[in-house]
Amino acid sequence: MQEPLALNRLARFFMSQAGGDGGHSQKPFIAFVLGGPGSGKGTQCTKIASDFGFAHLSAGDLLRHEIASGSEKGELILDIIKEGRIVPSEITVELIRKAMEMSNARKVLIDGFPRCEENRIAFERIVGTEPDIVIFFDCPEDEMVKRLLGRNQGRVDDNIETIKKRLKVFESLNIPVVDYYSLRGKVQKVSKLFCSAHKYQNRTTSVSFH
Ligand SMILES: Nc1ncnc2c1ncn2[C@@H]1O[C@H](COP(=O)(O)OP(=O)(O)O)[C@@H](O)[C@H]1O
Ligand SMILES: O=c1ccn([C@@H]2O[C@H](COP(=O)(O)OP(=O)(O)O)[C@@H](O)[C@H]2O)c(=O)[nH]1
Ligand SMILES: [Mg+2]
Repeated sequence: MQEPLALNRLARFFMSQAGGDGGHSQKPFIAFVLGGPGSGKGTQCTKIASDFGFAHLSAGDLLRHEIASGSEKGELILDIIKEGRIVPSEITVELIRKAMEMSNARKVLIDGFPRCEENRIAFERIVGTEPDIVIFFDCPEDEMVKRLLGRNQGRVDDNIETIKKRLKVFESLNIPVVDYYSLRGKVQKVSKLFCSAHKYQNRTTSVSFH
């Protein structure tokens, strides 16, 4: 794992790595954004997208749209999300692949995916590429629980029983994905200091990630 980056350093990293338009290659610049439930992935992705011109594709939002569509697949997804389990890779990868195609963006944030090694392998096989970087929000568990219980978005999985299951799934299945990309030198960790509500609210140095 590389040294934890402060968020303003991460901002500079983004500008230098992704360039103005994601470069000239055929393939878009891809950042996977990982972290436990409630670590702040969605919040920070919204800011990164608007500050640095990334498309923000949230795997969880894509799955919730599928539920809202009333499809048969949506019913299966709802049952899985209620239990904090992971939706079959082929469903999620297909939703992400389509969303990437539709957005046609040169720089893409994929928020909350891959959730497990099987997800990662399916993405790399079906989309045919690896991420350029992986941002990992390393947030203390008690802070994540507090935030999830206060999120107030009416989500079926923001209750203490499901939160406990999601945290277990995160530790056992998602951390191995972070470890895999760490070994490949792709992980930029945002340390728990910068995930904490206190620092977050009092930090004045960052221009973009506040
Ligand atoms: N740094 C922070 N300090 C305090 N609260 C935060 C912070 N980042 C996000 N939140 C709040 O915590 C909750 C979870 O954040 P969210 O971005 O949805 O996390 P994730 O997508 O990782 O589950 C939301 O209610 C959000 O407003
Ligand atoms: O690639 C993914 C992303 C999400 N989910 C499911 O959708 C839920 C909510 O995911 P989201 O990323 O929205 O939750 P967050 O971590 O942001 O709270 C997860 O607990 C999983 O059940 C999944 O199965 N695969
Ligand atoms: Mg989220």
